[in-house]
Amino acid sequence: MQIQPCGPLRGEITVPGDKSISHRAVMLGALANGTTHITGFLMGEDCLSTIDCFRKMGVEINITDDEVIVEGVGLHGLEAPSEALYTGNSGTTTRLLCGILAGQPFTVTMSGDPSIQKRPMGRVMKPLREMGASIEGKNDNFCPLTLFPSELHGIEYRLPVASAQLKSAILLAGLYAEGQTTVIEPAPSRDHTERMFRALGVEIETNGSTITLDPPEDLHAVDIAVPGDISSAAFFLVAGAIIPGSELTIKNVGVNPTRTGVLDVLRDMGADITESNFRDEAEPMCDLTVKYSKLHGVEIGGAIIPRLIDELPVIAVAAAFAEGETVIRDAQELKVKESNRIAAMVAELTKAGVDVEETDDGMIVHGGAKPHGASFETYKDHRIAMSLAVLGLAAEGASRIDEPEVVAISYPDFFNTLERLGD
Ligand SMILES: O=C(O)C1=C[C@@H](OP(=O)(O)O)[C@@H](O)[C@H](O)C1
Ligand SMILES: C=C(OP(=O)(O)O)C(=O)O
Repeated sequence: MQIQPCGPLRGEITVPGDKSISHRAVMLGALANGTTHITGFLMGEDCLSTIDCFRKMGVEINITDDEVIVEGVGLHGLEAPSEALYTGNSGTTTRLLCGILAGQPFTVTMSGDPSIQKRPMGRVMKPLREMGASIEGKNDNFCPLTLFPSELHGIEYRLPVASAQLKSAILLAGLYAEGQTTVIEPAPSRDHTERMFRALGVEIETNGSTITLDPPEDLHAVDIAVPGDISSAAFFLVAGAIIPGSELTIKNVGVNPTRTGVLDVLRDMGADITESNFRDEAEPMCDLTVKYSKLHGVEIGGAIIPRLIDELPVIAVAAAFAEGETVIRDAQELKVKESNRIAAMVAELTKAGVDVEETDDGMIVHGGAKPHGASFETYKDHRIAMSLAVLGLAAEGASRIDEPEVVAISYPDFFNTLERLGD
């Protein structure tokens, strides 16, 4: 696909529903008693993988024009699937399902695409085994994973990485465990699981970095309105911030504080982003307006990293347009996403003439010289593809993106929205 440099981005857009919340809405809806109506659900491939896995375990899930309707089977109502579960490209589906499957009275195998088969699963296998789960994985760390029936008991577990997927897998297994389950986070990661548990009547307490769950008798279905995904909004926030003359409003974006690191960093870089129409339901949301402004380099590291982990590729693009040096550190987790996102962004930014160095845990971007268009590789990674598209819009001369269809993982309409804005 060709990407041409574009003029100012102006107007109002919406972005698709939050991916993390959409996954959890299907999973908890399936385990609840009663019917869950989900509005704003992300019809991206990852969330469709989650739907597919639950359908294979006997859950009726209907998709209409504006809702996903999940007929809950209750905590103990899942059925043994007649074939292996396929989790596609989705780390969230794979790891959260591990937690749920660990507590089921049947044997089940799960695997995904070539990228998912390279992503570490030992991090969830270890605590689940401590809870009594019986799990086998390729080389004891990778998909395919097979889970065998076992009795679970609660544990107290200190997470070695700030990962919401790991935290959620343990808490989901905790639904099936005897006694309390406690996880201790090294830094706050997205808390959508905890919020949704509370909404469904589960007793779960957060005390600083410690989260404790009491196994419930059952979950009560509630309707779920999914806000727009701030990780998808981030592409337009950066595009608006770096393309001269832009003024763009993104409506109904989820601004859960565990997800808003990208707003903090872009503002630190000098971006003009304002929030309006704020409302707080189970998840807070608002409209975000970004105006072009001159950016400068910043240092990004420490506890903010889990609050912006998926936005770092597009933040690296903002850094290329910012005056001075941007240092990204403590971001080793980027190496085990859909691709090695540090290596991918360093290679592709370099193609665009950006002065960037890879480090052990991030990168250093020496920004300010206008990048030029190039022929970019996406590494079959949706976030890399969209980050490079944003780079292409603001660069000098045309760019090409290979395999642009990978955006369908989290944002099927991304290029249509871009095109509409360009009109
Ligand atoms: O829990 C979630 O929904 C997610 C957690 C993050 O992964 P980690 O838990 O591996 O950091 C994030 O990168 C992913 O896109 C979604
Ligand atoms: C890392 C991501 O997702 P997942 O881990 O669910 O594959 C992502 O969407 O950027």
